[in-house]
Amino acid sequence: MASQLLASIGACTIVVSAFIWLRRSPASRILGTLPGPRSPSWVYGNMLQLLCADSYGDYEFRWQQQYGAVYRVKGCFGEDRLVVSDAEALRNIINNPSFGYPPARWKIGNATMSSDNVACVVGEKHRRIRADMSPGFSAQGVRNFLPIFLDVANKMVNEWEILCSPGSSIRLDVAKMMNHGTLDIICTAALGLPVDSVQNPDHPLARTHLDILGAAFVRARAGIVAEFLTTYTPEFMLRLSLHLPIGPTRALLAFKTTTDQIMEQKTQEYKLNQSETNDLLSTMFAASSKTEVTPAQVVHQIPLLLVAGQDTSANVLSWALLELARHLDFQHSLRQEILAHKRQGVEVEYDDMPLLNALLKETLRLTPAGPILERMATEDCVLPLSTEITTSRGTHIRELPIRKGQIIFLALAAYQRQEPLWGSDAHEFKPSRWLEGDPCTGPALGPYAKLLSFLGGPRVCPGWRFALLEMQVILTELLAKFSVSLPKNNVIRARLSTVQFPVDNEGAKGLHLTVERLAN
Ligand code: HEM
Repeated sequence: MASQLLASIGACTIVVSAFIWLRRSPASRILGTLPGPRSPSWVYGNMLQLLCADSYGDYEFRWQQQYGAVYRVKGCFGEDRLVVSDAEALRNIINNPSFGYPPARWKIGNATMSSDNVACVVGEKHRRIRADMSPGFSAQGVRNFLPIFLDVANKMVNEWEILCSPGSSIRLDVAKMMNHGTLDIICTAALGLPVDSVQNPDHPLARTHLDILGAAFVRARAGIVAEFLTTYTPEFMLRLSLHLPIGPTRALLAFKTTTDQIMEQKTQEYKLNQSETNDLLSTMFAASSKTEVTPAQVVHQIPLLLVAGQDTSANVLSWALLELARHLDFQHSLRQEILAHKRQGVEVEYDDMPLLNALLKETLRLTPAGPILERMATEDCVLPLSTEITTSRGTHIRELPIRKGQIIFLALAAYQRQEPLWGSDAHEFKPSRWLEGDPCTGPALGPYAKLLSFLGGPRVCPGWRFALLEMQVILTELLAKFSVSLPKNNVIRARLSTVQFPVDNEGAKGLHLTVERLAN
């Protein structure tokens, strides 16, 4: 009797499982048949290879060559995720509001910054805050910040001149100076808060800010699982966890306390009509009555502006200096271009400097600050593909059904290294490709140079013009006075935290270059 019962239960289980399996959505059925690497661990899936590789892209760029522009990887605890670098699919995702941030990202953003920051709001609220930012980030708006950019760049030059007499050289962590310079720029130009950390690296705001960059230093094993668990953690618990007595949360809490104080100070200045500065925040206050953004919402952008506007530019600058140190002939030609423009004695027209802009484009192509972003489908949908995929069943598909809740990695750096689009030398640093016409056979998906480094669509980086001008000015001022070269046996690798940054042979953060002050 018991064995008959067991047999019936077994048969029922098989029938029900078969029914569920047959009734799976087309998206789930196809997902399982997509190509992709074997997962080495149930706990981490492929996440350590993808996000914590010794050198960013070690696995990912190989997987793209092996499996194509859309493939499947395993997330934590057996979850299926997609990695996408197909142009049509990317275009669709970045322009389609059905793709938002995964819950973990919202929650972390809300808990550590503010719930009204532009990266964490959607729909009409997002559109209004973006409209409020746009005068300050327009071509003219950004041009108004030029005196600030020049002032900070000249202070950076002065600091290096103090360390190095004409004709001599010194080994320096140039990444540190890029961090201080870009922090001073974002604080002064965006927030109207002169910090001057280039000359005063121990300024409390600089210390707090650079501490959180240290806390986010490397995406570690624990961080990968913590991020996964965050999805299921209530927000109030995340806020409470900020008070845990451990290094990273201490740094986050100190950052939150400092930015709360700045928000309070800016609110008071606004109420008393005291702010006489011409910074981005002031342009946002001025536009807010038209855009229906409240003063509270304006100040809530402060923590995000500090985070999004500093680390990104600082690291792109570091990568550009590294490429110059590796390519001395190009550095020499670029210096000639810079000196020729400076000799003209009028305001430098940065967009008319082909080599400077080729350097920035090539650096942003190979080492974009955010090489891989995450999105989640908030409803079932279908992704068009520019290149056919062959599933493990031999079916060829041109459209990929996506189920609600699917997490997708937007592989921006891999997209910018696709050989069919960028040529067989796509992995090489070759700024000359930008001087010889259109270097990419693909579509322009982002705002700048067919690149996706600033993303595109409604969430395109609003600060892209700001970042470009800031980087043009800093490089022009530094390279007019100094040359950079690689110290012997110095292997630099890219690691990923919130952005990709350089580490040395021992895995320590920083970019040590030999800086030589040119003879007058
Ligand atoms: C080289 C420098 C920079 C790069 C490569 C860069 C790249 C990006 C990318 C890829 C995103 C989209 C992130 C996502 O949706 O997941 C983004 C968003 C953003 N960036 Fe930038 N960025 C840079 C500099 C700046 C600067 C200087 C500012 C401000 C002064 C800024 C402000 C922002 C803001 C506020 C967002 C959120 C936009 C939104 O969600 O609507 N960025 N940036």
